Amino acid sequence: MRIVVKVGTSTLTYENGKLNLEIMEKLVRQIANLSNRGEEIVLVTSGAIGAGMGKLNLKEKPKTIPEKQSLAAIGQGLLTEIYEKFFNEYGKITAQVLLTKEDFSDRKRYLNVSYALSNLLKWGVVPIINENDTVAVDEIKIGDNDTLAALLASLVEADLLIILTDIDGLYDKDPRIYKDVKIIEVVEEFSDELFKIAGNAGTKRGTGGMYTKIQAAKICWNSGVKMIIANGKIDNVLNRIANGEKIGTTFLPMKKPISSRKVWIAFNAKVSGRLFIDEGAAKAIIKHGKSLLPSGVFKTEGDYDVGDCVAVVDHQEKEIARGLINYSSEEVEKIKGCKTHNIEKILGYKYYDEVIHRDNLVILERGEKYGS
Ligand SMILES: Nc1ncnc2c1ncn2[C@@H]1O[C@H](COP(=O)(O)OP(=O)(O)O)[C@@H](O)[C@H]1O
Ligand SMILES: N[C@@H](CCC(=O)OP(=O)(O)O)C(=O)O
Repeated sequence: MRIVVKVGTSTLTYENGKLNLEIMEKLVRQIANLSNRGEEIVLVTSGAIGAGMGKLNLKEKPKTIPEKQSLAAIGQGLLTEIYEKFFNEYGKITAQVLLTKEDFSDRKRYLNVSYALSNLLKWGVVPIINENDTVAVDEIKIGDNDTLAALLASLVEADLLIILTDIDGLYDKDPRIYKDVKIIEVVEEFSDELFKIAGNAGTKRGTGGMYTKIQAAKICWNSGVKMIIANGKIDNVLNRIANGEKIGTTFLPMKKPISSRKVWIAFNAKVSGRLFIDEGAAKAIIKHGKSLLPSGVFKTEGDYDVGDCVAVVDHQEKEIARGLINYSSEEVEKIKGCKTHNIEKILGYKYYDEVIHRDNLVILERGEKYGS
């Protein structure tokens, strides 16, 4: 099995921000053990900013970006050093890989990351991955390691993503607000409704809370990767999950996952603009699997070129699909709402009948609203 394990700051650090060495050592021991028995493990670890805070004895996460960047630079070194020390004790070689959003959105870089990781896994090395927080700001930032871990799980075609956090799994309501909460043991069909029950981070040290874990589940569901959210403090949690024990919340993958190229379009490519489409067009692409024609587009937003990735939104501004577009934003502005046979009359040329061909279109919303 190829398993991506993600460990959050709330699990890795104490409330005072210092690293919880006991937990780190236990997790390393389990990962080394799983690697010894032949599983391929990629570790995605948070905690750089947390460890930086601990080192400087800061009680609160600073608000400014340069301060957070600096803390990540201080903490990442410490984090790597400690992981390496523990993995060395169990005879495992580690490799540090720090990534930004551009390593996923640029197709060449994406493939390069994938080649490097495959090779490290082939050599039996444990890649230890985090976002490169010191350089990743605003547009080039993924922003949370749940999403980063899911993108990686999809990139390395993992069988399983285990997200270790400070709570037993996904509850049907935010447990900090409600008392009568129940744990959800299995999610068989992913639905955007799950976002409604997901609250934000549990501690001042965490980022994104359950919301980003649901985002991760959406990527995994589409990519054919099983995902489990479990409490990192449970004894022997990784070995037990790998042995098939049911712990935490399991998100099963889609039965017919989308191709890796479409996963890249849907979740990795940079979105350069938005196309607003009417209800008829939404139904045609979602229910009938059709390409998107100019007649269904009533508004365009953003500055994009041929081949760029755009978000397709319905009349209620809900994003329902993403795709690689056949015309530039200037051209779409002119041909929106027109019949295919008029494209040439309007532009003086015609590249394609479709604005987005269905082979380059990924449906993200399969709501009942559109009959699917
Ligand atoms: N529906 C929910 N079920 C479980 N936990 C939730 C839910 N909504 C919000 N949370 C919060 O999400 C927190 C976990 O996310 P976070 O603090 O970001 O941890 P990590 O650092 O592990 O990513 C939990 O401690 C919990 O307080
Ligand atoms: N990359 C950041 C962590 C970002 C993050 O998603 O944190 P968490 O919610 O604790 O998994 C760091 O190393 O501090």
